[in-house]
Amino acid sequence: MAELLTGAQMRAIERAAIASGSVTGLDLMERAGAAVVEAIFEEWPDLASGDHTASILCGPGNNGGDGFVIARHLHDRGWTVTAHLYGKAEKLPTDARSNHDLWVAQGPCVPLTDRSAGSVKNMPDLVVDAIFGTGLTRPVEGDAEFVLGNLETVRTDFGVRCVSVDVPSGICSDSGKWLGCCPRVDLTVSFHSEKLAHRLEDADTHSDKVVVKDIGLPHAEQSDERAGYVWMVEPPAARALAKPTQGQKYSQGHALILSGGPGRTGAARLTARGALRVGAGLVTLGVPSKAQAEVASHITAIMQVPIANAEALTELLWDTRLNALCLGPGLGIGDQARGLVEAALPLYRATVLDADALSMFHKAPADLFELCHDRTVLTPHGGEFARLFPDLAAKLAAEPTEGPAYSKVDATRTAAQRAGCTVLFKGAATVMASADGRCSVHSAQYERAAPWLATAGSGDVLAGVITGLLARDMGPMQACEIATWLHTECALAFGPALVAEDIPEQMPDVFRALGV
Ligand SMILES: NC(=O)C1=CN([C@@H]2O[C@H](COP(=O)(O)OP(=O)(O)OC[C@H]3O[C@@H](n4cnc5c(N)ncnc54)[C@H](OP(=O)(O)O)[C@@H]3O)[C@@H](O)[C@H]2O)[C@@H](O)CC1
Ligand SMILES: [K+]
Repeated sequence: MAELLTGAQMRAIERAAIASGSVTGLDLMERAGAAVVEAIFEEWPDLASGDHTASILCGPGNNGGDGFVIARHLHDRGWTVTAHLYGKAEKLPTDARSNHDLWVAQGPCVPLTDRSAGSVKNMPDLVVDAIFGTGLTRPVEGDAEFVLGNLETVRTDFGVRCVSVDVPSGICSDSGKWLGCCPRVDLTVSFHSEKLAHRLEDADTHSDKVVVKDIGLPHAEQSDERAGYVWMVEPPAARALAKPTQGQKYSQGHALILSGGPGRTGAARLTARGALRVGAGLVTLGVPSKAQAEVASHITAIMQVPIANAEALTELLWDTRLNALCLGPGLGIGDQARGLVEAALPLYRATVLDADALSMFHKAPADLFELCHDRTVLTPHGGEFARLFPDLAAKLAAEPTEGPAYSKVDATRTAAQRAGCTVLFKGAATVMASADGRCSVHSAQYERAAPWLATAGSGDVLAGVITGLLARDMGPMQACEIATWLHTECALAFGPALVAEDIPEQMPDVFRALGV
């Protein structure tokens, strides 16, 4: 999987490469600037020939230094370029200063003002935002805020192409939060690896597209170098999902999904269908007696057993072939439901807790954390997360005043440590973390945006897909990573007008496309 870096991690990689003597900071800046120009021409081939005009907005740090390299390279291609500097040339860091000086020997550099992106009568073909990158430490103000806030108008009303260097300026590279302004550009060109900001929060509303360019820095190979990294969920390998040719149904596990009472069984049935479609050998619904007729009229391959109360559940789980559990969808939040959760967790099965099984602990989340273990997965959406971890949710919702700002990754990692289990925090960017610090992000953004997944029952299916993969003996993090990818992929494969029932039914096509 590819890593998603923080600004500090990126700086550490850069420092290590420079210290090794293999490259200088100036080399890296030259490569970065050249890479942005290359990406611009790849994105808009019509700009690759002919003479065009560009405004390059350069900030007070090395992001601005990249901007001066870009100015020089475009000028060398015959463009008419103006650099606009936010800050004082004397205060630029050494490499940025060198590139500033190279540029002013070739073309104009004027102070950045509110008109820097262009005047109504004099719009350039291209605006490059190189004001702030990974070094943004506080909210953007003044002329920089004004210009950046106006980029959307410059794009949409005047058709000017807008490109950000590394991250759209004003976006905190570690959290994706905006600090003082909310730029919108066509393209962001980043270096070496994506930064967390390219995936967290509403990343795809700030930039329509992100391109990562290699600048010759080494990627971490040793596991100790990779510790602390956040990983981006990628398509699963077919072999992870294939069933052994000699296997029988019991070799693929037996998932038990607990259902709510009459009139509330739909959620658990969706969960069960998700578990079955993803390949659990057997799936059984545990159903209160009064709801059995209702459930029986809806199921075929899925089985059901009566579960009247916690004692009945404990007794049933003497059968150790029932190796993965899911509690929560439609379960209710009363004492009876809570008794089931309290009975299930000490039996140390792989257990997904979703929906009601999370909300029922809102008054005393610590009671839940006491019971959780390393085979437990909590799958909160934003509201459920706030019920279980109100302090973390408040910190996450607070408007940031400095960078790096508190991120969804920070919140999920702390939540996983506190609960002592895997936490999957849902959203367009779903963040999952285990108590030992492993963390990954699944991004349903940009070309994988799946707005139709915001539909009743969609989360129930996701819980079922995770449970099915746990039944198939995957560890909690792998099950979460693969399930989130499959869930989104099913929605994309189905397309518009998706309802929750469609998600599991799309699984065969998605498996086939993966080569399973
Ligand atoms: N790492 C790598 O491998 C490579 C990095 N490269 C490039 O370097 C970029 C990172 O450079 P960087 O560290 O100099 O940070 P950057 O964002 O340019 O600005 C920092 C300056 O802004 C200032 N400042 C901050 N907030 C402010 C505010 N609100 N309003 C006003 N000022 C504010 C801040 O001031 P300070 O906080 O120190 O007071 C400081 O002076 C990276 O994104 C990439 O483009 C490439 O060249 C290739 C290899
Ligand atoms: K930028």
